[in-house]
Amino acid sequence: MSVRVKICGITRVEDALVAAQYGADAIGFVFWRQSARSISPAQAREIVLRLPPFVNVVGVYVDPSPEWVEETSITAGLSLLQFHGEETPEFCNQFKLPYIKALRVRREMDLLQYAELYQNAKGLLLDAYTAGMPGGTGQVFDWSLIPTDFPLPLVLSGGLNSDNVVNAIRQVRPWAVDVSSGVEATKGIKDVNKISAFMQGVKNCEDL
Ligand SMILES: O=C(O)c1ccccc1NCC(=O)[C@H](O)[C@H](O)COP(=O)(O)O
Repeated sequence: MSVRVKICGITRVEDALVAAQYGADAIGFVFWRQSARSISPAQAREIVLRLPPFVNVVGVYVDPSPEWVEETSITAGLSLLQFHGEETPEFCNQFKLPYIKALRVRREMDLLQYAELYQNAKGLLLDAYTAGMPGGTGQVFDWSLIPTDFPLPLVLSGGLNSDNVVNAIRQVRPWAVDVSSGVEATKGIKDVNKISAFMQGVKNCEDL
């Protein structure tokens, strides 16, 4: 089965079009103002208007206000929400749009307990833990900490790139992979060759 791909931290229309052209299933916009990849709802809308059909558009948040989630989702025309902060299940469940919950994996965490807690999520995104940085760090975590037979669709992220994505898929067998730093020239600016190599790596896993 093919592994889905989300390319996160899109800030430019040309990068969104390259992501779509190489077969990404989703692009992500970071609606967290402290991020170097932050984008305004109006800029995101301009990009979405230029996208071909059948590419999911995901809004990425860190402890947002409900009003910010509503405003960004409507303006940008999002299909999915992705929460990277300390949002509770009750907070995440209040919106009409489905969500995925991002968790920054640490050895002492019981990931199965989190899966139970966020059972209404469309999936859990597992990312690396770096103190004070809620996401997009380019750091890899120890994939052996992920339980086998994970009960929710698992989105693997954290420091993925064209060199490690095949091993990541072989070892973890995720539903999807999520990449930002690994396909960038600089923060927020994607690199077409890195996107192409990453997508090829994922395609090479189709028969695994
Ligand atoms: O990209 C950011 O700056 C960011 C900031 C705060 C929360 C989430 C953020 N990004 C989310 C992602 O890009 C991915 O879901 C994930 O963290 C993978 O990032 P990377 O390790 O850079 O591939």
